Amino acid sequence: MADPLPKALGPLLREARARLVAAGVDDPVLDARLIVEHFSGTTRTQAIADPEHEIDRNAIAAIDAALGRRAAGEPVHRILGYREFYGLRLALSPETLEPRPDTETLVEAVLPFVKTIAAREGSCRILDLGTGTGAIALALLSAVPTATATGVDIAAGALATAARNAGQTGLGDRFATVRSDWFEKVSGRYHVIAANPPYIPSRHIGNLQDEVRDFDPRLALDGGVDGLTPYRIIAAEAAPFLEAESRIAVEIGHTQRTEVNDIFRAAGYAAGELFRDLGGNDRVLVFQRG
Ligand SMILES: C[S@@+](CC[C@H](N)C(=O)[O-])C[C@H]1O[C@@H](n2cnc3c(N)ncnc32)[C@H](O)[C@@H]1O
Repeated sequence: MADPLPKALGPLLREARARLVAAGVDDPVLDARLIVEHFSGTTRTQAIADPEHEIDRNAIAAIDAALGRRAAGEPVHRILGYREFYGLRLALSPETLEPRPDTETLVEAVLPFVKTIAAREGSCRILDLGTGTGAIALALLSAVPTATATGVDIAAGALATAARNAGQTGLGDRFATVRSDWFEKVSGRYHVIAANPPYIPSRHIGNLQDEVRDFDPRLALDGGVDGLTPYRIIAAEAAPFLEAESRIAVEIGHTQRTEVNDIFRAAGYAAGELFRDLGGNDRVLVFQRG
C-alpha cells in the first residue's frame, strides 16, 4: 500500500509524480500535474507561488484514486473525463474515441475551403461522418461562426456526448446529430464531408498499444478486414450529398495513402491533396470531384 499523499500542493505533486514514475507511466510529470490540478482545482502558477497551499481531504482522496487508475494503465484523459482538441475542452465517454492531435491536421486542411464558402455563400454546411466527441465538426464551427454542421455516428452514446460538447462549447445552435450507419439516414447536401473513420485492419486491433486497445471503443478503431471498408462506403455513396462545389476530407492511417487515393479515384474523384501531421506522416486526403 502506498504512503498517504501529502496535503501541501508542492509535496503532493512530487509524490504523485513518484508514484507514476514507479508504475512506469510514459509521461509521469505531465500526467501527475494534470491529475493534481484537475481534482484539486489548482493551477501550475499556484503550485509555484504557494507550494504549501493545503488541499482538502476529498480532493486528496480523488487524486489518490486517479493515480491508482493511471498506474494501472488507464489513459490520463479518460480519468479526467475530457481532452482538449483545437482549443476546445471535449468531454469523453466510453463510446467516444479520445480525439488525437493528429486529427487537427484534417481541421486545418479543410478550414480554408470552409472559410471561402462561408464568405461567399453566407454559410457552409459540414457533414462529420463518425463524429465521436464532435471534435472535427465543433473545431470547424468554432473557427467559422457562420458554418453549420451535422455529426453522424452509429453509436448513440457518442452522439449524446457530441451534443453535450456542442452545448458546452457554445456551438449547440449550429450543430445537429443524426444516428446513422454512414449515409443511411443522412439527408441534404453539404459543402464539406469530413471523416476520421475507423481505419485499423481488424486483425491488427490486438496489437495496438494497451491504452488504445483497452480504452478506445472498438467501433471507433476497426476498419474491417483491410482497414479500408469505411473509405469504400464513403467514396461510393457521398455524391448525392455533395454540393456542386465541395470537398471530402478524410483522415487516413499513415500507410494508406495509395489505397485510399485509388478508392476515391475509382469513384470519380480527382487525386486527393495530401496533408501530413506534425510527425511528418501522411494523415489527411482532401478530394473533389474530377
Ligand atoms: C476514429 S473515430 C473518430 C471520432 C472523431 N471524429 C475524432 O476524430 O476524434 C470513428 C467514429 O466512427 C464511428 N463509426 C463507426 N462505424 C460507423 C458507421 N457504420 N456509421 C457511422 N459512424 C460509425 C465510431 O462510433 C467513431 O465515433
